[in-house]
Amino acid sequence: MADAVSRAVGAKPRLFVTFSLPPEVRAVIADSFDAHYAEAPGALARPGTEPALAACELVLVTATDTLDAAAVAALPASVRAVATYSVGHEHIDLAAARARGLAIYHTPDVLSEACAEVGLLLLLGAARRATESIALVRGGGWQGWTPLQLNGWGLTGKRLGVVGMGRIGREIATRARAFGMDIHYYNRSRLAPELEAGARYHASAESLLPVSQFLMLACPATADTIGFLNAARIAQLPRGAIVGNIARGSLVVDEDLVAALKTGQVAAAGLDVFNHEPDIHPAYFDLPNCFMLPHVGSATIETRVEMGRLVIDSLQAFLRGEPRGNRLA
Ligand SMILES: NC(=O)c1ccc[n+]([C@@H]2O[C@H](COP(=O)([O-])OP(=O)(O)OC[C@H]3O[C@@H](n4cnc5c(N)ncnc54)[C@H](O)[C@@H]3O)[C@@H](O)[C@H]2O)c1
Ligand SMILES: O=C(O)[C@H](O)COP(=O)(O)O
Repeated sequence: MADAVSRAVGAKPRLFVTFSLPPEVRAVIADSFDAHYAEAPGALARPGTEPALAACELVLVTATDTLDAAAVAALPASVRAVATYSVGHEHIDLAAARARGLAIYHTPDVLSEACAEVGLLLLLGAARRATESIALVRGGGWQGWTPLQLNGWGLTGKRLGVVGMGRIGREIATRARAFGMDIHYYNRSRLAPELEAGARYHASAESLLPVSQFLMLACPATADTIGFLNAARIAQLPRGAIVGNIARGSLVVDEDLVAALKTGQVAAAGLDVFNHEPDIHPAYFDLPNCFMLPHVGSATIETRVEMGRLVIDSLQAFLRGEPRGNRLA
């Protein structure tokens, strides 16, 4: 374990923050920490950052900061704990962090409901042709109501297949049930009956996909799931399926989804996350049946404040030497 930076008695612990935070969170941070805000993407790797970082024992990052093995190794010896303002942690090499004795925290649970709301927004926006509707109204081309105008597909009575029935997947299932959907899921392992809440478990993606009139991706990006939604799996969906991705862009092979949106194998897609954000695959922009949001799953004021509270609590617990459930390494 690296030595802590020396701290005068009574001095606040020093925290390096790579991004801007809501004012409510900044205020709470100011009560307990002496914070340095870099407020720019890629701050950890930027030349000139080193002196400020080397003065800190705690670091707060987001999912847009890469902490792979090389970046972990490059952290100044002063840094003892990192909290990520995200639940997803594929940007952090946990094994490298453990090997270096670096504590890592993330923000589970507090964002599940906000993300589930966006999950339903993705399904509704795709199924009810929101991209075309918004363009029609805003473009001034709307000529008034007709029976044939922009008819989409209802959620009621349809089967929803959830890939990854974790915290967010279960909140999506709860809301989709309220829309009259029949929930099926594929997960690494079967849930306990009380968590399943009547959803039907499938032991493989190959079993889930053929019944999924709607499909929601809600699992983490891992070596097993990157590229999950490829041409072969899309072909297993019922023709005209509707696909949502609330999880990570890397779960989808963009060229394959674009091809399926063109042929109608996938009738519509709702995407909150993308490969290579913010550089979205250009073909999506030509597809009126693609409903896109700019990674806003957890973007409510309440949730962002709660995420802030959780990272602060976590770092304070670290300093007190207390165990916490949201510690990853
Ligand atoms: N769009 C957004 O703004 C946003 C916000 C928060 C989280 N996310 C993403 O959502 C993901 C899920 O978050 P969560 O809190 O629900 O996580 P979670 O760990 O509670 O749930 C993930 C579920 O996926 C399952 N899973 C993992 N690997 C699998 C595999 N190979 N096959 C099938 N199932 C698998 C796990 O068993 C678990 O039940 C995060 O990892 C993150 O990438 C996106
Ligand atoms: O929406 C968010 O807050 C960002 O994606 C942070 O990462 P997450 O998606 O894992 O929470």
